[in-house]
Amino acid sequence: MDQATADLSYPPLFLTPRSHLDPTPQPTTFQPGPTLQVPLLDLQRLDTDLLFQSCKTLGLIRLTNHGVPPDLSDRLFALAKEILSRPFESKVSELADGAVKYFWGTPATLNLKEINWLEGLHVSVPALSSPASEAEFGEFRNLAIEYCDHMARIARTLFNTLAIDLNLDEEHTAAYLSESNGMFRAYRYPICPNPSSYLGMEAHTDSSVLTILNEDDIGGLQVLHENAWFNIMPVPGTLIVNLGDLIQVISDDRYNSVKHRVLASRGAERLSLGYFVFPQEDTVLHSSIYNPFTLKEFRAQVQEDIMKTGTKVGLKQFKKEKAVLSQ
Ligand SMILES: O=C(O)CCC(=O)C(=O)O
Ligand SMILES: [Fe+2]
Repeated sequence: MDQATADLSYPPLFLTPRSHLDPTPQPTTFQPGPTLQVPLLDLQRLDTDLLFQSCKTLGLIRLTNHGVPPDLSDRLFALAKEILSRPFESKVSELADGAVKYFWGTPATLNLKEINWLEGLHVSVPALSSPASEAEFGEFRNLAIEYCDHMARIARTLFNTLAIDLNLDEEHTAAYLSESNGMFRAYRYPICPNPSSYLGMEAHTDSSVLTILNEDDIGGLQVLHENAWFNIMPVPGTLIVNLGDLIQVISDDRYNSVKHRVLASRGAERLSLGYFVFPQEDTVLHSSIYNPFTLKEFRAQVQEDIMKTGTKVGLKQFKKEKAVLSQ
């Protein structure tokens, strides 16, 4: 019996032979591509030219000297792994409607058409901070709050610097990034018996302003750059920051909300932690390329598109007509 078959913590579908899964499988066969060196930035001494340039060309940076205690990351990874290693049925029943929600097969609340070979814990930071969640999640809650405080600090530091390049005034610099509206996820990418037929997470752009990723040493993250997929190799102790759709809007498309995906794990499970930061739900985003919209409207559109098409359509839906016609 192989490891995947033996693991009672896996969603049952992830243990089923491929022939039982999907009557009309998509013939997605991809090979791991070449590797991309992500520009490395020291958060304590930000090279602003490199930062601005990377946001335009790649939409991705790697951070070192970010001030997150290694021990905090380690403990959070270990606890997320422990929780996700519990029996599938208990994850489903015990993490259904509290501040920490279990999901599998699709990243959290999105009902995608294709099975994504992943599972995880989804946490909205405001819910986590409510006193009601205290007793429920104990240690995980405390670690996640501490970790998200660091993520919020990093996001704010970066955004305040980017605001210079984006010519944002003080009011918009404050309003376009709301640290209190963060979202945190711990992902486990289970071993996939047929990794050339599935993705750990399908190709997408993030709906955030900024996303901060922390991964273990397994690898599998890829980004689309100049129409080709590149591997992003894990570098211990660093964080990856990718730009989301909303900063692309704020920047009038000068910045790139980078398309990325995660390969299905072959020999070993992969764990990662993702932190996503947004404006408040009702803050109106202005841009010369997109019609004004709020995060609430953007999310509603994403959900509607997924219902209709099975996948996220994203920013295209908000482009001003003129901009679409002139392309
Ligand atoms: O697990 C990863 O490295 C990427 C996760 C991701 O792209 C996301 O959560 O949007
Ligand atoms: Fe993502």
